[in-house]
Amino acid sequence: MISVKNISKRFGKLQVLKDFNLEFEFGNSYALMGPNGSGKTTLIKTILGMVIPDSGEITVGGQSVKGNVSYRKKIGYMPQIGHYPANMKIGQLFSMMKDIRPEVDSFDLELYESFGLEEMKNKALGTLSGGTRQKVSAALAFLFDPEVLILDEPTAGLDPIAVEVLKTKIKKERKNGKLILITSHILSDLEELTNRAIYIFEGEVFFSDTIEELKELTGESRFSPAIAKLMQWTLKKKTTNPQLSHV
Ligand SMILES: Nc1ncnc2c1ncn2[C@@H]1O[C@H](COP(=O)(O)OP(=O)(O)OP(=O)(O)O)[C@@H](O)[C@H]1O
Repeated sequence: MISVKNISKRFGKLQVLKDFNLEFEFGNSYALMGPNGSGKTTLIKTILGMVIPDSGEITVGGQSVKGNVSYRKKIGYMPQIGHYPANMKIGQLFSMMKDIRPEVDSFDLELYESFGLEEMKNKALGTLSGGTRQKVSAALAFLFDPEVLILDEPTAGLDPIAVEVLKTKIKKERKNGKLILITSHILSDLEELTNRAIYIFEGEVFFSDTIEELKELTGESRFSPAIAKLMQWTLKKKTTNPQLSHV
């Protein structure tokens, strides 16, 4: 389980995260939503230890992440934009990653193979198309069969076949009991892949509960209109709505 307790983060004058409290449990898949610049990636990066919060505490499996890097082995991360050494070849990157974790003896190469990366192993990373780079990022996130998967805009830039391959893999891993956190602006993907919704707005957690609860609260039977209603509420600044007391 990942626990985010009273996390705040400011960049200069901009308060990006205000006193965030969230719990992420295994076997669940979380849709992390909010407008551009609302702090989704910043939240992810604080969980990964790539951004240090100003206050609060994050624990992974009960252990504080502060001053502890070993917990990151439990997490597979697919960044919004992967940056790789331009002259390195795809095959070399995967060999290097495997060498970094000599204690791991079985790797999950399902995406590597389904995406045809083996056939492209001699291509330099600097020459890849945006979609192929995304495939590399996805295959790396799943490589060590991590307990937790954090996927930042995972389907962006992928062709329709690759999108289906990745979605099938995400669903399979959730069934295997993994904890999955996905940010995306593609609501149909989130509806298909997740069972819990987190909506953040202007640095605050506006909603965090099951998708069923979201539908009930908004009076909408479908996911997209339910999210649209949440967005309308945020725009009217209805953050004090008593119905949202569980936020
Ligand atoms: N290292 C940084 N230094 C200064 N400001 C930053 C930094 N990282 C993020 N920000 C700012 O924090 C805010 C939140 O950014 P973040 O990337 O977390 O948003 P997001 O919700 O992921 O957006 P998007 O939907 O566009 O991906 C933005 O205003 C961004 O410019």
